[in-house]
Amino acid sequence: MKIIKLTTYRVPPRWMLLKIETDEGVVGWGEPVIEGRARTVETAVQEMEPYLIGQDPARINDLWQTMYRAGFYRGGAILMSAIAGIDQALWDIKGKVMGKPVYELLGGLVRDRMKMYSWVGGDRPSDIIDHIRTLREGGFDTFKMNGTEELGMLDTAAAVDKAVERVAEIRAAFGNSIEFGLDFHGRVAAPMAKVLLRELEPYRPLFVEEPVLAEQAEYYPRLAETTSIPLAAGERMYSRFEFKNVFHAGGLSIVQPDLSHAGGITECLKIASMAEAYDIALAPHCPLGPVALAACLQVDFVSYNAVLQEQSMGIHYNRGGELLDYVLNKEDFRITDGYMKPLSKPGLGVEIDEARVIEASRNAPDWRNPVWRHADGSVAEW
Ligand SMILES: O=C(O)[C@H](O)[C@@H](O)[C@@H](O)[C@H](O)CO
Ligand SMILES: [Mg+2]
Repeated sequence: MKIIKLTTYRVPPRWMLLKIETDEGVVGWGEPVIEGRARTVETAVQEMEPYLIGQDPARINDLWQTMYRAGFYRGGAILMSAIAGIDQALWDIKGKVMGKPVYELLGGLVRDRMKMYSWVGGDRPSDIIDHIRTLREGGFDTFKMNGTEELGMLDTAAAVDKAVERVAEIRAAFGNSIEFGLDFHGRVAAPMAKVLLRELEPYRPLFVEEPVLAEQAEYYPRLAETTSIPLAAGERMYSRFEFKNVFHAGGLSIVQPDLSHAGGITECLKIASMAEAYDIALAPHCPLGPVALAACLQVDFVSYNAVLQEQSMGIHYNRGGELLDYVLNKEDFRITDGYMKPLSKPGLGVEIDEARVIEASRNAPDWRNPVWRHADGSVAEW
């Protein structure tokens, strides 16, 4: 079997799907994308084509290493997202050829169902209580929200209190009948992270995500010494070589690689195994589309340390497109009592509605995250 064609489809709300065709008619789908940089990743995928056309899609490891090493320069959000989507599609092809879901090719199920969580609130978390109530009726009991608005490198007690009060309201409304993670989203600089963590301690969030920016990872062990709140990160780290340094330095309790940013299934399986050796839990990041989620779930169901899975149904980013819009086997993505079952159809387990994808790609928006500014006019971390 040989790879004969790669086609990318940028689709609403902000995703990109990749179709890899073979000379024997087997097709694989991937989701190579960086939110807000879809066109850049699209070009990176196109630049990877010479390594792939005419090659045997079964040789995923060799193709992965070639895409990673042959161009001399390596790593980073764009190249690793391009490799990620291609890798996903190659695993999809392999599973379809062998008539098995990817998790069967990786040693079979380690669990029978996977715990899912849902975003609540938006960029500026508000009306969270009602949103949680609604989602609880749908079976969720675990949530994630932005932990704060934009925050200055040194900010006021009032700003800290505003963030903490929201969390206090949630605990007052729901007690410990729910769990929630707080995503600092990189908005909190090192001087404020310790302050905010201390004030949040009494409310026992399930985790705090990206407590500081990924480029400040050396603070993870220092912050972990000051709090019992589990610290989580990973969506802005792109290879096992980056994760290696963070695991070795310590401080992370939960690692959140993104299956569409960190090299795909092949790379994230290695990251998951490395994390397990350090007793670090796995909670793949996935605010993206159905192929990205399917790839996450294939890794979750073979990774002992997988504890939570993000999914984007109802997320505040999904304007103009929802997770299941491009999926034919929607029923397989049902979340019951906050859990998903394994996707057991061959390959990644997602059947793409290609006609819908092609139609939606005709006028895909170029999504961009907003540019926030502090009161003094300087750019703020969004
Ligand atoms: O945890 C999450 O889902 C992420 O922080 C998410 O909010 C961002 O990755 C966003 O998709 C960037 O455009
Ligand atoms: Mg996040």
